[in-house]
Amino acid sequence: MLNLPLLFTLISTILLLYRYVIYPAFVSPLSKIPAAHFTAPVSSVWIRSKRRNGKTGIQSIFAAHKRLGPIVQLSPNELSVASLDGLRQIYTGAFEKTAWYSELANLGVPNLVSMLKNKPHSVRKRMLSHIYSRSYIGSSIDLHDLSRVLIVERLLPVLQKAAESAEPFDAYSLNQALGADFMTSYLFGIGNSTDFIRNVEARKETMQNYRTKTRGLPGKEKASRELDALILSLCESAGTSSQKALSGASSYPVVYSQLSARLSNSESPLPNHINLAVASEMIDHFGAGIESARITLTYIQWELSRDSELQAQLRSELLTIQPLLSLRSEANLPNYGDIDGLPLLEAIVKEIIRVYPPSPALLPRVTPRGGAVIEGYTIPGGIEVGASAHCMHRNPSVFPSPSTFDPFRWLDKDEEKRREMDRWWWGFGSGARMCLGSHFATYMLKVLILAIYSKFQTEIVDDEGIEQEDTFLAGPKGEKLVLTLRKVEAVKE
Ligand code: HEM
Repeated sequence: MLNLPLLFTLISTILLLYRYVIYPAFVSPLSKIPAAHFTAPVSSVWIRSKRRNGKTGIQSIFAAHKRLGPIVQLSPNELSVASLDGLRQIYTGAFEKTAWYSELANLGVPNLVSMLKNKPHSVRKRMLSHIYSRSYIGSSIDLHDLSRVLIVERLLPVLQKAAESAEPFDAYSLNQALGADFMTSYLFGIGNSTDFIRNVEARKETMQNYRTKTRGLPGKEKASRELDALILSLCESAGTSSQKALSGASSYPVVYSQLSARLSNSESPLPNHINLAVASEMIDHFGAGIESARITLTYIQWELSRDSELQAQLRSELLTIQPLLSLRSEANLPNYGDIDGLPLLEAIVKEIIRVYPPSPALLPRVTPRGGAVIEGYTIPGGIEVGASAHCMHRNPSVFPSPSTFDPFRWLDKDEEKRREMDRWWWGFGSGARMCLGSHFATYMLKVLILAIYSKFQTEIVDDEGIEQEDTFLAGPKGEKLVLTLRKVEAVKE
């Protein structure tokens, strides 16, 4: 006699086996793609184990690419790609961001980085791209003036004191302050900016909150509220005093004014008339400013402090720029066009971001409903795919000895070699979701390197834990870089 329950169990088992093992491992179009781990076609256990405790697993993903080529399967629904074809398909096509990005919204309101859908994103991006464009950054009088105040009136006296006392200081902590002060000055105007370069106690408190929030540590909610309150208060000041003058510098809140004007009449205003969407955006840019300097400037100082010859070569290039920086309060900064045109400086910034990309991990997207073809493989719709700066920047056929910091590779006489490296360099991402602040970050890093290295020599006192963390935003594990400063003989005042 037919045993119905047994038959039912048998059929169900066969169907489940087919659905979850046989189909993904042998039949699905994804089964043709090399698997980073033998379990990857049927389970996400392997990649999840690499991503425990906030890690990104990028080293294991890179190892898989080295073994298996430009496209690898990480789990039944996730692929990693490391090729120019991959970049072209994923980041200039119709692929949207994954739901993970929506966690980056602030105050419960989306901002540019957290928006998932391409349409609303492109409307918002158009509102901001002009004031972050290369030409605007290169010619903005506001940015020039606020940089003069930050460098001549705030930074150089602090550095001068450190050089005179010969006391070791934590460059990592000062760099966070520089990122915050530069960013808030551009967002809200110099008169409304933070002053963490000089006010060490306020810096420590805010950076502690920032660390607690971004690492999801206990007390995260309180830390987030305090950071939000800081930015909301700066929004309020910027809104009420958009033309304050400080030390003769323009105090125009460039980004705040632009976005407020473009978003007026839209979205629900706060009781004090600060638009939530504007505030959400400002909180994100504030964090990006801190990260740029916290990670990139720290690695630049570390590499330069390890190589006194490179430091001297860079200094001779910096000293060709006029006027030379001076501590006198009326001193001016050179034109950015001159600074931007320095080849070794450009090569150092590019090479630091190549070797120590601030966001080295996968930048995930979803294949569109109709699917896609990447590296010759057919990929169905709804699959998570991503490329990473870490893997793109470590292709040895494009970047020989890829882990070595060698700025001179960017000065190679062979133009085709340089072009090929440019195609693989992916520090700021690409396509419509490419970094909004790339020119601002480059500007800030270049003027800060000019300020520091044309006047001072840096030496390492303590660089323990300088290796990059395996986190989405990857700074030095030890969260410090202790240096000493020496004033450079040739430019004593
Ligand atoms: C060295 C410094 C920086 C690096 C290496 C960097 C890198 C990146 C990368 C790789 C992305 C793409 C993320 C993705 O596709 O998932 C991105 C996006 C973004 N970055 Fe940056 N960034 C830097 C500095 C800044 C600064 C200073 C700002 C301040 C405005 C900023 C604002 C943004 C925004 C708003 C986005 C989202 C853009 C969009 O979705 O359209 N970044 N950045």
